[in-house]
Amino acid sequence: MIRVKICGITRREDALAAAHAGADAIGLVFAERSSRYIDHELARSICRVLPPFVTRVGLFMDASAETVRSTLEGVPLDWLQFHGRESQDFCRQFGRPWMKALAMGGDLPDDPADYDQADALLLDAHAPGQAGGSGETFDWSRAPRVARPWVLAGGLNPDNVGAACRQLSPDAVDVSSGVEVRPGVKSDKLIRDFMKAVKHG
Ligand SMILES: O=C(O)c1ccccc1N[C@@H]1O[C@H](COP(=O)(O)O)[C@@H](O)[C@H]1O
Repeated sequence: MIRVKICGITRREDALAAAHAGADAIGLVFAERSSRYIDHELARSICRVLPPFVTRVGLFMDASAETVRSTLEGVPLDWLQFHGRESQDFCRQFGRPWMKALAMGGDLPDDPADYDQADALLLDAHAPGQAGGSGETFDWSRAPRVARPWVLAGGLNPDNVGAACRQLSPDAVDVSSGVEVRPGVKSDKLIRDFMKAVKHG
């Protein structure tokens, strides 16, 4: 079964909608330049309403180690997602499972071999050096074969995720803008449609 993460949650009701629709994980964005950025207090209050066994993923983009550590002290995160130019040594220092987003857009996609200790790799549409969460897809035929569990991201939505799953068989998919009515505000219906499309291909 392909796992699903709904990223960029900024409201408690959206966290509950994701959990009730059967999502395996939610993503909380701690990258200040994102329109989905939330502070520790809001993140804690979102975590508090989640039912047990929904994984809480914290997303960082070129944050300092001190910022990641203080977030871990303040918010009960299960996984870390690094979306910038972090090195493998940086990502592995926090004592949590972690995944690294690899930029598939642009002429020189990131190399999975640089992150051979990652608990998972996430293939996303952004170009190296640019942010994600933009709703853009990448050319799936360019997806590298990776020797780690991996997550497909980038411009997924209820209309294309079934085809993506059939074509690439990822371990998991990650969506943010494809289930939103505007940045940071999710649609209950789009979340449910997305979950159905993953399940039924
Ligand atoms: O969601 C964000 O705001 C974000 C900000 C900075 C880096 C990554 C971000 N989101 C991640 O980007 C991909 C693709 O998102 P989308 O579905 O295309 O909108 C996904 O992994 C998000 O977790």
